Amino acid sequence: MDSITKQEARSTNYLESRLAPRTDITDSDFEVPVIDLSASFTDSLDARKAVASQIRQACTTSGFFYVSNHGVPTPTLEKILDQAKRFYTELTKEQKQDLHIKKSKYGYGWEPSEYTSIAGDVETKEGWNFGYEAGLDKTGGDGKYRNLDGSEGKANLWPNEEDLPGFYNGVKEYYSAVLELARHLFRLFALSLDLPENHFDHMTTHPGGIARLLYYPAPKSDVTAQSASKEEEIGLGAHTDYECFTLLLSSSTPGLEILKPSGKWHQASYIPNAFIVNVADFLMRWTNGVYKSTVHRVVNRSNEVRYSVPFFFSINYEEVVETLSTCLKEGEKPQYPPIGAGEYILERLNATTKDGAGFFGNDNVVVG
Ligand SMILES: O=C(O)CCC(=O)C(=O)O
Ligand SMILES: [Fe+2]
Repeated sequence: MDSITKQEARSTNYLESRLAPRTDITDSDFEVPVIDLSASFTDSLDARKAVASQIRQACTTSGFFYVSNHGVPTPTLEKILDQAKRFYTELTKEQKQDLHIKKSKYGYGWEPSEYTSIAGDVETKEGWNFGYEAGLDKTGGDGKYRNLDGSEGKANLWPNEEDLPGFYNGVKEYYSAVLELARHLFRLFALSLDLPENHFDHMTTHPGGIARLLYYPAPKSDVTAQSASKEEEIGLGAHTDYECFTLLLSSSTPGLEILKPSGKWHQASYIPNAFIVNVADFLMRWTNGVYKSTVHRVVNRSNEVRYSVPFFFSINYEEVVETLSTCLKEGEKPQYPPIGAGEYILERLNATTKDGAGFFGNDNVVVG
């Protein structure tokens, strides 16, 4: 398993292969639909299955869709974007330094701009990353959560309450709501994969769920609407996500770009109060490639600052999964060996650091 993920994460060839034009579909089949989740909250299994089939359609083509009427209250969305803004405008450089990502083994904490690069592009974004804590989970968890490497103990680097009063509670309100939505969506994913609705439930009792508050400054130079070359300012370089799926909230400044089958970029529009959901690599592997984890990046082409809050939903980190049988045609063999959830994600995270050494103690992790 190890060698596969290392190769996958670090080799330029791998990223290039993911950037290569796709031949299975054309740009005209590439849609990022808006899926209304209202019916999925009803008692009708048929209605839930109808929503699930829209999810399947999106996941087997672009791998991206929006969700509306998802149940997370609008004020909760507004408040987390406000907390993101506070983090970047109210904390001093020294206060952020205390939360520096190099103090974490898991890539948690504050990531200064131009600290990481994914595809050789130095990124303008700043981030603050954190992971699951039972206290952020409405269910209270089941007491079995372990860090990405299986260790016990608090891993998040929170700002001091007196430096940013109310921040923890604001983040908690959002995280607990989005985690609940992710569990709900995963039940729909189960249906969409011809599995019983509760198929994944026992794997999400203390799930991995990394989230980030991201800040993208307005560009210094003129970034045209056409394309971003190396000289232009890349907010976040081309990449795929690592977990099962991502729930992305952003401020009204657009910036997300999704790779179309032709190799051109689709500029995702901003839809108020909707989340963008995308399939990530772990689920792609679990489904034997049936669900697509599509390359994306962020370029802020506006004159405004952009904030976003991705939430990367995984399963209980100790789970080791094999290809879902419903994703294999008769006689077809799995493309991927069994895979451990936490192990895989840690490997992918570390692979974004110099020589794969990890964030801990690393002053500069830019991968050349
Ligand atoms: O900020 C965004 O819109 C996307 C963020 C993203 O793709 C990521 O953090 O993986
Ligand atoms: Fe992403």
